[in-house]
Amino acid sequence: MDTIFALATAQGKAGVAVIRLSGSLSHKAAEILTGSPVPDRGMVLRTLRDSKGLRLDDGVVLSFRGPASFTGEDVVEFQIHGSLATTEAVLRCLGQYDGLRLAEPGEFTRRALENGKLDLAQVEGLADLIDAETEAQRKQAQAVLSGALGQLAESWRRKLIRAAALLEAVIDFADEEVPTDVSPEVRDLLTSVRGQLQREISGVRIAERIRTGFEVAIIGPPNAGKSTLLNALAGREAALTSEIAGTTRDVIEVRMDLGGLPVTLLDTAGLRDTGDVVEGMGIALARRRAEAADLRVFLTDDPLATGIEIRESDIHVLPKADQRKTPDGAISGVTGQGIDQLVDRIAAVLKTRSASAGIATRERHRAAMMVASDALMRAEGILESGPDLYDIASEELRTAIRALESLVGRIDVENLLDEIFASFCLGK
Ligand SMILES: Nc1nc2c(ncn2[C@@H]2O[C@H](COP(=O)(O)OP(=O)(O)OP(=O)(O)O)[C@@H](O)[C@H]2O)c(=O)[nH]1
Ligand SMILES: [K+]
Ligand SMILES: [Mg+2]
Repeated sequence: MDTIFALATAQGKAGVAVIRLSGSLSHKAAEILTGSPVPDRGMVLRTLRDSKGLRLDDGVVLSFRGPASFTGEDVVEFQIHGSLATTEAVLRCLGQYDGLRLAEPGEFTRRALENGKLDLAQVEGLADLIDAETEAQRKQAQAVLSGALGQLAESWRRKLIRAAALLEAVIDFADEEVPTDVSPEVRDLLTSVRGQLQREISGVRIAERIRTGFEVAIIGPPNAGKSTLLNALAGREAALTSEIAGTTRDVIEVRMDLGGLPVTLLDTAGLRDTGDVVEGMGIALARRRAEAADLRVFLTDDPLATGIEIRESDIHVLPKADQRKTPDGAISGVTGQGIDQLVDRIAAVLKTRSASAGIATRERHRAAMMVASDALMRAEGILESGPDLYDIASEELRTAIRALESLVGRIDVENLLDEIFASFCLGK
């Protein structure tokens, strides 16, 4: 397999840049580049030179021997000065060595997966961690990266393998007297796994929101001050405002960190009846986006008049607090009145919802868990019909086990059969 290399830090100007190599030629390449052998593992300060002996940079060389490395292969990292010219020069020089090539996107992680350093869910967790912008995203990604989902799937899998082994034993004794009725234990195992699956399945939607962001739509009649509010929340002039009703037409999106949660705020067209075709298009769009949003902030004296169905967790605030005799429950994007409280309310609603997130974070996870859960439900039904149909129930268990294995990218059926036979003795 080729030895690969790439800039591991972001492109651009920085104090330090890291160039990483992975593969059997890593240490050799470091030796050529620095003029003397580098240790198997450890850290040395060296001068890097090109093929003509001209100095490229001074840098720290970190070395790892596989399998104790990120990719599981031999790995070397150069910490050099983080200028475009320096990193380019070193990358160019590495590209001239036979057997070395520039890594494709994600190729280091791919090798880590292939070498069993990370499971598929951990790879997803790593991708999320690199994308994380808020505290909630960081924590969630860390949980997935730590392998929590893989461990949970493994605990389910063990229980199902135990259940399958119990059924297999009965099937094998088919012509003889079966010593014990295994169905209560099998049923307990299936019910317990299915309950936990259901809990994780129901948490995926929220976990996905934490990953990709909650949508919070600001809605109300024209001139309520929606765009002014958006700008106040964003801390910049993201949307045009004016005293002319019908200023906003397109949906304006602003991403922000609200109490550690990622939120996309939506400013929308003022809702009213209009003869203006383009404004009408804006209003239709506003309604659609408000329907789909996770949370709506009604900025209006009369939420019912918007024609949008109010949900329990929606927030209602009155416009233009500064122009009211009794500003209770009102906000003002102009004076800032009530804005902090509004932010707190939005954050509180989203935090409460976030609490139901589990450790499965993606549609892929949900789909695999659904397959497993459905198969278990069918198996439970089949069990009721007695030992004659245990082979069919056992087949459903295999379907569930395979689905759980796909969660972490391990779908080796041979291995599953080995384990079934290994636990065949039923503790006798
Ligand atoms: N006094 C006062 N004026 C406000 C407040 N918020 C907005 N305005 C003014 O009200 C007018 C309308 O504000 P916008 O933010 O454009 O209102 P909008 O709800 O986005 O209006 P459309 O986009 O047309 O639906 C502007 O002249 C703002 O300066 C407020 O809290 N107090
Ligand atoms: K306006
Ligand atoms: Mg507006």
